[in-house]
Amino acid sequence: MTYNTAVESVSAEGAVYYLFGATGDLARRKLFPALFSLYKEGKLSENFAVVGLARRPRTNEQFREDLYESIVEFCRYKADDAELWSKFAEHFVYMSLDINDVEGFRDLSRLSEQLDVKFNIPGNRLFYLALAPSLFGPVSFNLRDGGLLESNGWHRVVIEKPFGYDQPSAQKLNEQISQVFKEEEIYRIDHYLGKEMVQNIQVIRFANAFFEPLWNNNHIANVQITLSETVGVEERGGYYDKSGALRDMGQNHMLQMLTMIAMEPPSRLHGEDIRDEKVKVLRSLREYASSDEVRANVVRGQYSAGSMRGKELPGYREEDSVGEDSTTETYFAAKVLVDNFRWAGVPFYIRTGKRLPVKTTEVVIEFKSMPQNVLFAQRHDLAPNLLVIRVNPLEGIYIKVNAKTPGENNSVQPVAMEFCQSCQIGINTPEAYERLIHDAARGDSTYFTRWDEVSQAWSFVDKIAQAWREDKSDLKHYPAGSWGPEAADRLLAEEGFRWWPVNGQEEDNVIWVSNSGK
Ligand SMILES: NC(=O)C1=CN([C@@H]2O[C@H](COP(=O)(O)OP(=O)(O)OC[C@H]3O[C@@H](n4cnc5c(N)ncnc54)[C@H](OP(=O)(O)O)[C@@H]3O)[C@@H](O)[C@H]2O)C=CC1
Ligand SMILES: O=C1O[C@H](COP(=O)(O)O)[C@@H](O)[C@H](O)[C@H]1O
Repeated sequence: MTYNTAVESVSAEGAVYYLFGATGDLARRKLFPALFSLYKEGKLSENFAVVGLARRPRTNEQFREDLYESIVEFCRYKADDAELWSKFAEHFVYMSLDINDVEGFRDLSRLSEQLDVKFNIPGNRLFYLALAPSLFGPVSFNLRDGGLLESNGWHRVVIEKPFGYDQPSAQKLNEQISQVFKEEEIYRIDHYLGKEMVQNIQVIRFANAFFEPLWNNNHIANVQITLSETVGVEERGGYYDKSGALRDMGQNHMLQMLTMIAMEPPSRLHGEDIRDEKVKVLRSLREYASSDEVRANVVRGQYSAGSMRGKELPGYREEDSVGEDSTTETYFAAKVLVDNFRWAGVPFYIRTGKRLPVKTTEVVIEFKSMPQNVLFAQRHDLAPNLLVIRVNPLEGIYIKVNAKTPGENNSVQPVAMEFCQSCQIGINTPEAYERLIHDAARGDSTYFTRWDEVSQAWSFVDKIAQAWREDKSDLKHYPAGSWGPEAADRLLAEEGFRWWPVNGQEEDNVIWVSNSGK
């Protein structure tokens, strides 16, 4: 099988972008703003067209108004240059289409030929499926049967998550899509892979002589990955109640981040080499062998009524479109082991939840403590060294080291030295969706998930889901605004560890040295 590898040109080749789900939430909040940012930065050539597709009727003018409103509300660039705006907007057209109507796809094919001529596009087609997963198969078949894949250029399909509900359903979905598209034409989105600091993990690891030699079980005590959210399920209760935190965040974003931390250096910085290394990590995850093992290593919770910053909040079961006796988890924490030479015995603690006190994504690497025969260790309880990778909302890294307290003999003081990348004036990092759309348009699938990764991640997660189905008695309730069930603290305490504070909520005695002015 041949795969695409990184393409270095900055501006994407001319193409028609088909935005299925153009009237939906994702398009409004993420995809339209991403396209505008790419245009502003000259990363879309002038030879492009975007066709918005959904069932509800819209004129081109109405569609462009929706586009404008979305950009005003969500884009990191302002749409205040009228001339640039009108040049951008004229590339957008709307067509009302039901995914199940193959005739509509034939009309779409004819429209595409006109757009090719109008914008001088060489037949390249990028299909973005911002749709419910049940439509991924039907849309693929109708793209083929409606003649959309007969043009001369390349054809790529970008598929939103969730890719399946478990391994068998993901497999079935993949078989359907694979009847139409080759693996190298399929771009499965995991938007965390498009985040600046997730991509930076490789650079931090492989470009720094003082990290990589220590990056193993001789020196690392544990790894902690936190993806905490303050929001509840918002308007997505219908979807979320069937999914839960494990499938919504665990199977994809959390395991992908874990692979970036744990993978071996790739032989080349090519997409396939990187994905080969990531899938090896997923294959090395120790699957829980029994329901008892799941209960001992995985904690699940659901938020109940509580408050945050003085605001009263409803419990999960009171949210719209959620069952009143729902047992869906809105939180989970797990101890995960990677059974390979590098990581044997090092626990990876992962946790995610909704309605937690802060919105943050952080990775903490905790290094092993110094040997006890060192002078300072005899007299003081030395804090371990930490490397913290901040993904969101602040982007950057800090290291926590021990230093002598100035002016005092034999007194040790923790010092945190931070490089806050997002605090630097002039740095306005691209949104994840911007990078990923640009990558797909350039044919670079490095930061998209390959089928073997998706399948392997489902196998790991399915073991947990199965144990949870059999016995729901371990579901813990936590008040909205708290850090989740206490059982998650015990997961670490059993091994003498604790969750480190996230999002700068550091202990009082730490001296900060930071470019953020903290
Ligand atoms: N929203 C988010 O933050 C995120 C979403 N995702 C994923 O992205 C996908 C889209 O999510 P989201 O935008 O929130 O969903 P929405 O429910 O907001 O939008 C769904 C879109 O699909 C269209 N649609 C539904 N049925 C049909 C049909 N039969 N034919 C044509 N179009 C149809 C709807 O338009 P109409 O009703 O007019 O037909 C609408 O534009 C999902 O897979 C979701 O899991 C992933 C990560 C985050
Ligand atoms: O994929 C998803 O991610 C979001 C969180 O994304 P972030 O970029 O804001 O951290 C989450 O809210 C949503 O439930 C999930 O589907």
